[in-house]
Amino acid sequence: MWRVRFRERQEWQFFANLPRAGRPLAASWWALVGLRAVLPPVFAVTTGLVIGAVQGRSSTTGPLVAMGLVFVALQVSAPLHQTVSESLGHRVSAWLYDDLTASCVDPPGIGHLEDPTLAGDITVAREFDSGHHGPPMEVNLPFIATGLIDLGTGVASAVVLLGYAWWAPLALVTAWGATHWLLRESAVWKDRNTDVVREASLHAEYAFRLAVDPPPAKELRVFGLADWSLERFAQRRRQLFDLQQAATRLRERSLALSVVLVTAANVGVLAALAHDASSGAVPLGRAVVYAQVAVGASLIAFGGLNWALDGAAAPVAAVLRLRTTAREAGRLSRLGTESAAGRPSAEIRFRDVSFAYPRTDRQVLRGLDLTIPAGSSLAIVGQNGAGKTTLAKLLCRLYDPTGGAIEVDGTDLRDLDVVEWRSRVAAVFQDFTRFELSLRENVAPLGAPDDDVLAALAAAGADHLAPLDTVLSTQYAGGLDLSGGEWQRVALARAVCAVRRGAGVVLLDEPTAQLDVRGEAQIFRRLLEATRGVTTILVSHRFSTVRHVDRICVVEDGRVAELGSHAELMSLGGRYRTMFELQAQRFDLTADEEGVEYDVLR
Ligand SMILES: Nc1ncnc2c1ncn2[C@@H]1O[C@H](COP(=O)(O)OP(=O)(O)OP(=O)(O)O)[C@@H](O)[C@H]1O
Repeated sequence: MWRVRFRERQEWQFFANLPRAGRPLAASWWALVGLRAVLPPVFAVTTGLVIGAVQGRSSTTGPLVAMGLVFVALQVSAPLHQTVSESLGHRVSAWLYDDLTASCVDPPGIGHLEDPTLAGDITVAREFDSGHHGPPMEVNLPFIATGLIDLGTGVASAVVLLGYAWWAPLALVTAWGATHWLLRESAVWKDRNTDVVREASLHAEYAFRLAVDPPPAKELRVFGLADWSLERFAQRRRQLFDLQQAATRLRERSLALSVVLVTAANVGVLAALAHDASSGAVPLGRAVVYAQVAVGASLIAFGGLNWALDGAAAPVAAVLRLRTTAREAGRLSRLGTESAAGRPSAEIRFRDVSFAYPRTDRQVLRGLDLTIPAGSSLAIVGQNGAGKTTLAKLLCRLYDPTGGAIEVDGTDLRDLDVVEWRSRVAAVFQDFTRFELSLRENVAPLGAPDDDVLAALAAAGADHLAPLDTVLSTQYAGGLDLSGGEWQRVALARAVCAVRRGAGVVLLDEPTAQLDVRGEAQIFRRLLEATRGVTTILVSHRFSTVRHVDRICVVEDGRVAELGSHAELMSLGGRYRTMFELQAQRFDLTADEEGVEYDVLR
């Protein structure tokens, strides 16, 4: 039982995981801790030997040489250990980053990344590096080393003191050891894992990112938010410090009791030693050694080790904890094994699908039924928040439905191999990713022949943007940034390229929202051509594009309210027609010199 509890302690987890940063380095670090811990009492003993030799008029050469050697070892080992500690700290940070990154990317779902509690946990776990309320790992490890050396020196001194009397080290070790127990709460921030701390960390981190990341830089300046973000960052950090201080404040009673215990033990031992030395019961050389080690035993006291260890061990424990919690929150109900190759060949069917996001009560979808014939195109329209993007996420299996099922050719999507299924799907989400990579990698992140990349760029009207090797970010040498519409074309090219490489389903969530009207009409026509024969699902508020697809589905109250072709829904005279006409009132249909029709504002 106690073993389990001990292993669960964050300090144990910290030390047990140190070798992961590099076995030889961790072993050297421990060896130097041991060496530096015993050197001071050994030095005290050699001092005693020198005094004894002088007093006894025997040769002082041997004791002096020994003393010199110990002194040199003391001097050399300190800077060496500092370097080893820093380097170990860097490596520990590196594996913590690896672990944290793996915890975030390994789960097949995305629930863990959209969960507010876990988002806070991830920020707290990153404390080992961000150091918002404590030093980072490479600074903390030398502190921990010094603390351990002090503790070891204290114990070794107590062992030497056994030569004087058994009760002396017992009294000192008990008194100094009791300070750990009495003052412990002032070092350990027990309630660090609370909502308040999580929230303050999250806000501090966000305010920091607002200040340093390029995307918010425009609004920050235009809306005069620079001072606001700085103040917010400082205020949240202050709040974290205050929370830490309040939780780890020294309590007067514990402090007073520690002082009484320590004073009584030291006075007792030193007075007895002084008496024995003056009476001649203990020779001078030995008395000097015992006095030194009695003082040395004080290094056992509660101190820097406790503070540094808590600061380093808490984020390590948080990172280790996230392995489980993130895996659980990002879990899918099951990982299917059936092949997804060639699917869908007949249809995709949403059968009575319901869905609520984790930790929320609101049913975004409630008993939605929808069949999409393979190879056809379907547009999903509906008001903001109707659940259109959620449908797309479910189809990509980023979440599983909470009720009902999505079937592909009659097989539950949950039974299909998830990785294989995703390789069948190409998606451009509303908030698509702008990879800080080359244009080529943006179009084909996993690689593709240049012919495919160029053809995809041409289909998306993005073949003129830049040479394929250009990095799409001005933060890199020779890099280039694109306009919103140009980025959208690149994202569309990514989907087209995936289709050329074998994807059978294309999901386009507001794919043309940032394109100018002429570009939208042209690109959408080319896109439909490039994805002909592929099941295409388009989410859009732009009815000028929506009307070109085979069928349109209106989602309302978590269900399909209307389904049919543009002509069918117009003659139905329901929701779709109202929405279409509302938008059409504001536009005129125009054709350009190539005969491409597009809307212009009246
Ligand atoms: N990760 C999430 N956690 C909790 N609720 C969410 C999450 N994502 C979306 N929602 C909620 O689910 C509902 C549907 O969102 P969804 O993004 O699917 O709407 P949408 O129809 O695509 O809207 P829009 O037209 O504005 O893009 C909204 O009420 C939204 O607040």
